[in-house]
Amino acid sequence: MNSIITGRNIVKTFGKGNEQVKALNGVNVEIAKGEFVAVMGPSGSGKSTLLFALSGMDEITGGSVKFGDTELSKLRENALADVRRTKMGFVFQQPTMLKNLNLLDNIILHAAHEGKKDTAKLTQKAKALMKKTGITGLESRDTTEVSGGQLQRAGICRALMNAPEILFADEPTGALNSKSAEEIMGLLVDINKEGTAILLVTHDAKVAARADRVLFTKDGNIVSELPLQKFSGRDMEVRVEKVLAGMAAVGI
Ligand SMILES: Nc1ncnc2c1ncn2[C@@H]1O[C@H](COP(=O)(O)OP(=O)(O)OP(=O)(O)O)[C@@H](O)[C@H]1O
Repeated sequence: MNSIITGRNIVKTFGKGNEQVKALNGVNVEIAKGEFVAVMGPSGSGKSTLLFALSGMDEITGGSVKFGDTELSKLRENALADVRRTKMGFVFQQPTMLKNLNLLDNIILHAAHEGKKDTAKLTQKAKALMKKTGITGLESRDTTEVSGGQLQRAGICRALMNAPEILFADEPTGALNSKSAEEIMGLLVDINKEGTAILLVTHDAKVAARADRVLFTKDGNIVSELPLQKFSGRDMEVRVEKVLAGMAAVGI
């Protein structure tokens, strides 16, 4: 596999002594370049912790996470931040936006902070992304003057400003109604088709069914996986059924 992320024997513990929680308990995982992988599992099974570990957002307690050939734990803080900023994009359930800036400025904010001071170019890029995600015309709106779905589209634009190699998405549709969720998923599928790998945590079978592969977590480990590519020509319903069966098998 031509991997973008390789995790070996990842352990992550929180707390000390009697209070200690082993959130990840020896996880092995590989994500191929351009692959779309969904992660599902019961609440508290380690999904978000895994996403944070694989993206270098959180230090791991043991094991190894490689981005391509680069061992993330060996990088100094600045170098790690550089990898995260230039090669990874992040989308969360609720995009955190600055209230005193309009939507466009929120989208370009991080990129503008990275020394890329060519605001005209950044604005052009942001506008192209806004067009792609269907929020053209909302540039000067306040972040409180748009819908949840529009705000999430802006969050996706922001995550794509540096053309990342992989997008990490933690419950990106969790706060949206089913129509908006489907639209956002359509968008993520398009982004993936253009070559960006995606690692997406979700509780929603319909969302996970759009991935190439679903990983199921339980008690801090990946206990099964469901390849969905072979059903790519089939009805979405068939894929959703497969995901639901996988969920039932791990007790979700
Ligand atoms: N910062 C922390 N401090 C202590 N324990 C934590 C911390 N973050 C997570 N945990 C614990 O680690 C375990 C895994 O948490 P995690 O958030 O990864 O689960 P999850 O599968 O994403 O859950 P959910 O579906 O509810 O979001 C849980 O037992 C959780 O309580």
